[in-house]
Amino acid sequence: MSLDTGSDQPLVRVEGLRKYFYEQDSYIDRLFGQEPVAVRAVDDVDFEVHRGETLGLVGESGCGKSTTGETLLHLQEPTDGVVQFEGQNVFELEGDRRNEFRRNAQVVFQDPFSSLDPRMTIGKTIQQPLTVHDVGTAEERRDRAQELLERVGLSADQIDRYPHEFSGGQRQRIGIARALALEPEFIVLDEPTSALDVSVQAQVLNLLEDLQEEFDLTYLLISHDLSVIRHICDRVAVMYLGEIVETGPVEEIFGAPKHPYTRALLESVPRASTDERDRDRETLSGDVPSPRDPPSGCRFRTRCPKVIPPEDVAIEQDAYREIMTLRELVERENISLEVASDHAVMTDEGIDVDPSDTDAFVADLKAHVLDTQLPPKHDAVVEEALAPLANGDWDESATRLRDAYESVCELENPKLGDDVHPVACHLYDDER
Ligand SMILES: Nc1ncnc2c1ncn2[C@@H]1O[C@H](COP(=O)(O)OP(=O)(O)OP(=O)(O)O)[C@@H](O)[C@H]1O
Repeated sequence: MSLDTGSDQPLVRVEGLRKYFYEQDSYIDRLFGQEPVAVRAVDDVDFEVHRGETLGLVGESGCGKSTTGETLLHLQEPTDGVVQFEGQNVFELEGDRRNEFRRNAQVVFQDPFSSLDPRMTIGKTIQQPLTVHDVGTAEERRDRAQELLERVGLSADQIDRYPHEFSGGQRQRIGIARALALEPEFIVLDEPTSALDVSVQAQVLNLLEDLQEEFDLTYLLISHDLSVIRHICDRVAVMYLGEIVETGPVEEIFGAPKHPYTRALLESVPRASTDERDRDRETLSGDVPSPRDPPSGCRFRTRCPKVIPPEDVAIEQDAYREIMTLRELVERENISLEVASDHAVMTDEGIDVDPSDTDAFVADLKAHVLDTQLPPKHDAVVEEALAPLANGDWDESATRLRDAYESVCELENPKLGDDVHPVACHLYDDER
């Protein structure tokens, strides 16, 4: 590993990258001219990859890592943004320059079983990029494939064998040999060891490290596996729901993580010692929201254990979280008022609660939707906010809850700074 943090131009610079997938769902949607819903897979992402380094892109499944890697290589059309490779905008390259980029930037995919053509000998597979780019004679290409096989730890005389004759780890070595065929400078490694047995993973990672050293390679390593990231990366970018929330040198990300999401990710790794197991944990709860309709403000706020209450509200995080969840239910009109309360009856006109029974209705509702007893002060505010639901007035109820409890975390999307270890989180607003 060689970390280049000098003032040199980065090999890859990503600015404001967006990739939305548009799905025009059903026939009915089309019939009524509904706007297609955008899946905001990558949403305004900035980062740099310096020559000779390995940048890790980490985050839970579905957060947009692969889409970032593929769009950056122009295997997918971007929705917006710029990717510069050696100072040139990748999305505007044409002719020879485009070919040169295609040679210089390669990818190794996760699944060595589906990424190799079962009908092609591994020799042909490794030579394919050379053939496409018309490099060398047939004999030279075959020689090169044999040389690469040896280099990735296989044997030159296996060149005429087929993929099914190899194990998963060996197949991934073949995939790596193919990526190396055109002597690239930059390789996107997309979960290169996720499909492999644990015992084989370290061998493949060590091979990647050796090759990096020998051929001066720069890597973008995509992985959801923190131990892989720690093993091989110089710097890390942490991704959540289409955005990068923190970047920094690997030892700082693991030793002094800042973003509550990064902390929770690290906490979710099983611990060996009891000491470590017993310490305060900020585990990840709840599902990742849909990238079709991401939360306003900070996208992590719906799962964050450190949401910032309004300045004038003194409240424990657990109680605050409970109220935030309640707000969400009210805003989405996601409570069955009739089921929630013995004192409510649904009629064609809507809900029917005897006005003298409103207090009992609110008490029933609270018991139904809250898991814990709120502190008295907040209990009173919440009761007052829920009362309009006795008339089916969702808007008024939502407004009262919002007025009392709206957080900066839902109002503003925190931006990533540009220092050595930037974080996109309102907890660090003062620091910035
Ligand atoms: N072709 C597509 N059409 C529609 N949505 C897509 C497409 N490709 C990816 N997505 C969506 O974009 C989001 C990001 O997907 P992506 O594969 O980039 O995430 P990831 O972090 O690499 O996850 P994984 O590790 O599971 O591959 C997901 O919600 C995914 O469903």
